[in-house]
Amino acid sequence: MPIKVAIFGVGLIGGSLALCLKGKPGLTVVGHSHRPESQQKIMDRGVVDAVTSSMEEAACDADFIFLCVPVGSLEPYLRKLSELPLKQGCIITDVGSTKASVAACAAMLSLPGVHFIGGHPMAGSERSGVEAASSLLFENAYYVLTPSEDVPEDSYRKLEDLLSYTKAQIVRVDPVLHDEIVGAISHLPHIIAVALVNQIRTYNNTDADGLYRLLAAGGFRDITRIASSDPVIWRDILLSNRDILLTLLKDWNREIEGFIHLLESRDGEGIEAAFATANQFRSELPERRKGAITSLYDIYIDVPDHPGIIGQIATQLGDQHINLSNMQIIESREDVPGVMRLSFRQESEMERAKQHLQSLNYKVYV
Ligand SMILES: NC(=O)C1=CN([C@@H]2O[C@H](COP(=O)(O)OP(=O)(O)OC[C@H]3O[C@@H](n4cnc5c(N)ncnc54)[C@H](O)[C@@H]3O)[C@@H](O)[C@H]2O)C=CC1
Ligand SMILES: O=C(O)C(=O)Cc1ccc(O)cc1
Repeated sequence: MPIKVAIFGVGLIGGSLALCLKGKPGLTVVGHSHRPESQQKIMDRGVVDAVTSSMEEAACDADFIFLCVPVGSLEPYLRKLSELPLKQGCIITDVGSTKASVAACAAMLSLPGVHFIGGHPMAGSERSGVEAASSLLFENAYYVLTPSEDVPEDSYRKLEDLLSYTKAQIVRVDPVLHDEIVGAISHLPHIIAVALVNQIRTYNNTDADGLYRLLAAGGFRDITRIASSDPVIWRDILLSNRDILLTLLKDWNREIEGFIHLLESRDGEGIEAAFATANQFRSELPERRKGAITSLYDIYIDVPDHPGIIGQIATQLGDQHINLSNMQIIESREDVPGVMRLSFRQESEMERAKQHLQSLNYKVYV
């Protein structure tokens, strides 16, 4: 009998998990879509072996059930599953960005012979939908699991074994501690990015004839990438982690008040100390690229600044089927050679681009 994996919500994360598992020996991957009109799109993308909009059909004989829906939908899905005759030994897991509320819900439900193990692959992007799914998304990323004490070790190991196909590194964490840490390093930065973009948007609209938007190209755009994340996904994450985020935001206010005070009192030494302390702690962060917020892989090339150069390079990479995430010319004036930055989501694509551009005699810097 093949091992059946059911994936509820075949979007960015569900689709990426499906791509990691589909075609592996002895595995069948079935997708569940709550919108029947999405089924064709999911099949066309080839991420699952079969797709259905019937919960029973997807879940009833599954060995593993992955809930890959927005955080606010996890509890309704868990409740519905608890009313179905699931296979004995079935493991239900989820990929939600918060872990305490779903763990509490699972603990309240009666799931005889079935085990719930919360999960959170700490990799993703600001994009959403099955169109953005990739089999490489979780490679070298951390994948948090939050089993309660009554989950048998054997069930935990089975899930860990299955997840080895993602090539992620599994880390076991308490659900509340998870929400505190991920609140600080992922949810708070998303709020700050959105608030910052909206602040600049207001100035742009009222004051300067669109100049803010023009000059915010480049670095500002990069550091606020996560402000383009899906509104529904993030509404659910923030509401689910509300209490922790309220504490974090109060701490954030205190940090900002500190800067207001430094400026009001013209405290140059204090400003230097703030930058030096941040620099020191930041230099101790691991170099590893895949953390709670995904970094892009960048290369730089020298380019003559002539019209059409961006299109030319994009075409040269496109011809090789190399997916470019972003490109930007830095510090260039007319008729002066510039430096172009090319960003990729995968290290392998960056390497291929580097080799191809070198073969076309571009000078490439990593
Ligand atoms: N986006 C990211 O980078 C990451 C997201 N997550 C978590 O993964 C889960 C899925 O997120 P994504 O794959 O990014 O989202 P997505 O929007 O790409 O996919 C969500 C899927 O759930 C389905 N769905 C089912 N019931 C729904 C409902 N009531 N409302 C809306 N959609 C419904 C959608 O049709 C879609 O296929 C979320 O719980 C999120 O917190 C975890 C790690 C990273
Ligand atoms: O866009 C990014 O870099 C992200 O921050 C992706 C992300 C979103 C939600 C998560 O729970 C984990 C990772």
